[in-house]
Amino acid sequence: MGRDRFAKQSLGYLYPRIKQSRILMVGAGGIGCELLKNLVLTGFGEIHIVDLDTIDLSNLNRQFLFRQEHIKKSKALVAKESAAKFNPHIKLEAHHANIKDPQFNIEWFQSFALIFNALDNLDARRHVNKMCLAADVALIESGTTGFNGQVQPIIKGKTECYDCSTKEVPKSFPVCTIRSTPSQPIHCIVWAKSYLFTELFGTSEEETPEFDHSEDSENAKEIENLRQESQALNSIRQSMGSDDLARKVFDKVFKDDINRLRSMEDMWKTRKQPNALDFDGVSKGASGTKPSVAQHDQKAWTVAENFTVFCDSLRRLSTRLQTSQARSEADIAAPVLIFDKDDEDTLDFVAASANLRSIVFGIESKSKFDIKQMAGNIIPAIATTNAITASLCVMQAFKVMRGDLDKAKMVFLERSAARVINSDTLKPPNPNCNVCGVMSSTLILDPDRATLKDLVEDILKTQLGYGDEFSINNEVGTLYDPDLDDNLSKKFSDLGVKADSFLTVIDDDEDDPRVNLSLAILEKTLPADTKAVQLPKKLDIARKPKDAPAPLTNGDTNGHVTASPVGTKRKRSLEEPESGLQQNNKRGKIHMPSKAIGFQDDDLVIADDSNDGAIVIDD
Ligand SMILES: Nc1ncnc2c1ncn2[C@@H]1O[C@H](COP(=O)(O)OP(=O)(O)OP(=O)(O)O)[C@@H](O)[C@H]1O
Ligand SMILES: [Zn+2]
Repeated sequence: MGRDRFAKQSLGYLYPRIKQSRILMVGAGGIGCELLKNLVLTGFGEIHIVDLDTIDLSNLNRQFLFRQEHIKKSKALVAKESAAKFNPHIKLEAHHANIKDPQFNIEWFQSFALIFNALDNLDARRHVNKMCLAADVALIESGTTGFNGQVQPIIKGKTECYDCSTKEVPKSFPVCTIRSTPSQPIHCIVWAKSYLFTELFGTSEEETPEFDHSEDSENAKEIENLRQESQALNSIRQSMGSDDLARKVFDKVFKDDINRLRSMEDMWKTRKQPNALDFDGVSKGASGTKPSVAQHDQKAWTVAENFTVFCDSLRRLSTRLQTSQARSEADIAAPVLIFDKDDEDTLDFVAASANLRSIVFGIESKSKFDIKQMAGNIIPAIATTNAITASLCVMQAFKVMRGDLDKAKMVFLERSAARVINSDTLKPPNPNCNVCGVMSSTLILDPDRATLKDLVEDILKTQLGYGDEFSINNEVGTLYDPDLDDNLSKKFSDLGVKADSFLTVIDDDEDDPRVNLSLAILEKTLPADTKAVQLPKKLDIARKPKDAPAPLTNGDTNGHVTASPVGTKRKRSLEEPESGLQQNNKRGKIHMPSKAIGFQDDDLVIADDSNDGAIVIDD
């Protein structure tokens, strides 16, 4: 019996197409391992896998393509090798790289019939979303958090894109709460992880997403004090490896800084004043305590135990930093340590420091186990959720490949609901989306000759009829607007505009502005007697809808998904207005052009093996 007998039976005419398809899977982690297994067993002809990471011990409980002996090896390569054994007829290609690398350009994205996202962060998801829109390739987006999962088919011009709706913003705290007035254990944990640890062992300029700077201007004086405090702490780094490092750090953060805070009387009118700790006093009390107490991770440690773990982990970390500094060559950047919940040294330090700070501020201490969960933002990843989500990805992919967009769904997996799997009709694009509510085109430019002026004058004003009020932007910032014309004579390369990057033209016409124009840069040497900047085809740019809701701003998130409540439509966040189009889209049939994915439309999937009867895939 052929290995593809059942796939043929259940997929019918789709099967030969699947067999010929070249597809891409981005991310080979929790969802990715399950998904790759499904894709290989389904019989997709050529599968490319991209993942930038290496395998960690903590991945093994659910990322079943990986084993103990694979730790530290590339996820993409090992996933390929393990999955290849399931079906030797499939061509698998692994890329141990970041999907944002320039080698993965629009042309490369265009070479796939379908793309699957199995990622864990917003930034990479947004990038793939944008590239798929530019390449006009369908994307199956997915994500899981604990028991919740979500699958979203995205087809340019037909459905919402990943950025059409706002994403949940992760918890962040005002700087002053973390640095001056903590009141909960999490404030002390964030302080230990994102401030103290980073100042001592990391790159102190690093911007941490856990800090909310929106209230900085109200507390300008205290922010300046805190800046000086950080600088002083940073200079203690010079004592790395010395015997009195623990005393120096301890005195600085648990005595001097606390005494400074205590002296700000206004701060404590409505709050409990903190109490500084004395190194010698605490040290005396801790004389009989052994560093092995760090292994007791289920109970909250005493002051003496926290002190002992603090000193011991500081010594371990400073030795590590010094060893890597000694090994690194002079001409490369100084090595740093990064907090990792699975790295005992970093976790011990953060746990003990956070608890000592809690003691100073009269806040409840936490066990190392609890701190690990809180510091690592851990929502346990559940293998079953990943497996079900990955299977839903493939089911949705079949519908997209068949052109059945009215049957394709946004699917939610949730534990609390009456039904474990709920679905929602795919919504049309949000006309105000900054990513897909735009006109897209390639912009061909000759890198040796093309200047910004060529784009502004020849293309935008002359060919496309733009008025004077518009701006040209890229990821870095604004290149041109009516008040910024210094760049006009510059070549694109001098402006840092690279091949395969994007420019966005925003029409600021007061009466009837055009939708944003997104231009993907294609560099090409053009004949000297032709224009140095060209559009590949004539563009007819639509005007912004007048009654459309206000533009959405997408907050920064970790990309985790929010599932819908029982039997209801997808949750909208408070700040997200309901799009007029969403209301119109009551199961309206959206016809999928076969062009978008390179397949023809058909309706039923019927097995062609008449001996064994037909199997119709349930919609
Ligand atoms: N820009 C990117 N390019 C390529 N791969 C990426 C990129 N960003 C994230 N990934 C990969 O996506 C995968 C997501 O998988 P998953 O959510 O299971 O995360 P994990 O790191 O394996 O697990 P955990 O975070 O729970 O320890 C990871 O393997 C990660 O390396
Ligand atoms: Zn969109």
